[in-house]
Amino acid sequence: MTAPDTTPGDPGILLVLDGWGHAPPAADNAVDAASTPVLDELTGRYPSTQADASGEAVGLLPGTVGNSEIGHMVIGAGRPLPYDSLLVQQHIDSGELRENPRLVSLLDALAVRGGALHLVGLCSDGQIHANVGHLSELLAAAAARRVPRVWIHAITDGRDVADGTAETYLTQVTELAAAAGTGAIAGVIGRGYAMDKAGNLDLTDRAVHLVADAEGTEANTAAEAADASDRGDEWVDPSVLRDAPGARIADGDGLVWFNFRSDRIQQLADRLLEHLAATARTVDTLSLAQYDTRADIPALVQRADASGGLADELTAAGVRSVRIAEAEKFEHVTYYINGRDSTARSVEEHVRITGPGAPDYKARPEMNLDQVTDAVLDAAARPEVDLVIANLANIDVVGHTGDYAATVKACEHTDAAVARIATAAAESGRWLLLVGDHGNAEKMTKQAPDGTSRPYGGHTTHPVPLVVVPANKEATATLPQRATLADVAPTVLHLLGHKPGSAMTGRPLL
Ligand SMILES: O=C(O)[C@@H](CO)OP(=O)(O)O
Ligand SMILES: [Mn+2]
Ligand SMILES: [Mn+2]
Repeated sequence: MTAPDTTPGDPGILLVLDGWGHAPPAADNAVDAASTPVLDELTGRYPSTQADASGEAVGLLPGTVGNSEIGHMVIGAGRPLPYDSLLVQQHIDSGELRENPRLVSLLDALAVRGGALHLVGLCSDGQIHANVGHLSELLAAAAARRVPRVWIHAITDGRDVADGTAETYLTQVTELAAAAGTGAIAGVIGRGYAMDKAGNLDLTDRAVHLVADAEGTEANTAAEAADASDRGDEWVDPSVLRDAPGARIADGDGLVWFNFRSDRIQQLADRLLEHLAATARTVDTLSLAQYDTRADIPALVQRADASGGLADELTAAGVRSVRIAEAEKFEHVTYYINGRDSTARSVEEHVRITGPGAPDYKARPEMNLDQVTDAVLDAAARPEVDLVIANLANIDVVGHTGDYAATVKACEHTDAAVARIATAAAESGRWLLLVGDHGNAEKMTKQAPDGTSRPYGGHTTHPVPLVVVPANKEATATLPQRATLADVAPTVLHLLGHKPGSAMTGRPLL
């Protein structure tokens, strides 16, 4: 590493390109296939490296794909944070989960009063929102405590794993239940309904009525229900199984949510609990990890402390930041990057860009990027703003459609936005740090459990590009060959003229 020749103490722009991963050229690499002259030039001409954004480097289990929540949390924290999926697994491995006093007391109470246990969650091993292995542990605990009936309300995935795999995972759930000696699938529904996070309550209510009231299309088997979807695994219609009579939630039953990530399950959790209360059903409820619900749902595994990150350092130093993203990624640049802390901070402004409703991302790979870019330019033009933090969502959000051609276009729109932002940075004397939060679009196929290669819109374990365009355009510093997302906050603080926070273990890269 040569001596840095940037002058610390300049205002800047931190731009997170969501889902921007790095992989060698390949037939399924949409990032490489896209024409991105500006990103290519910035990466080639200015200090750049690759940052680890998956597995242990960010606080996930080894080999686990990155995700937006842990990605933005580590970008903000400046240190890896043991993520909820890792903490849950540790509690399982140590036997603590099965002996958790909250779980034991719920299961024992159900055994005494003859109530049923309802387990609700995403059934795949995508490890972004849930892991079906965690369900297995809950089933074993219920069997050990002799809960008389256990119903599994299965949410199908097709987003964190290849589409078309729901049947395989539902079969696995049935096998896990058989191995545990308890549990049967009561109903099946796609995550598009059950895990809406955009406030589309008509979608959520389909899931509420399936889980609470056993209302849905009748199917003979879970596999038949999944197979009937003509919109893929994400949109399996609410289906009740014929051999699951009495699977509705009754007064005195128990309910355990087994997603470990909150953002896409909390809307359903709140809505379902409100519906149960409105229909005079008292149901003891627990969640595997902590949720950001309106209702206070006791969690089996507590979150790691994420304080002492960028937001705390910026607040202490009186550094003014503007946070900008479109709705899909708004909490990422506010709540997640601030360490899942929703404290209002007077030195922060939040700009949430919304566009036309019911977006079809394949047809509109540009999303609302123009408005996001306009907002970044507005903020960059204000001298009192020290730091602009923005998320460009397209590469990830369009990547999730699994549509290669649309994802190539999303990368190209992103390149055009970066061009405008880089020009504005230069004009306003700002440095510009570009980084991905996890991989996605650089790998658009995946091997399914049956061995076939399928279109894949999910995340990857690849590193992400990290580029620093210094405020001084002639700077020639080189970055270490490899970095991690934990280095982003110390580097941002350094560029702003501040020391890394004492809780940060990442290092300034120049
Ligand atoms: O859309 C989501 O919920 C996940 C994928 O399941 O993506 P991200 O981590 O980028 O939010
Ligand atoms: Mn992301
Ligand atoms: Mn994503």
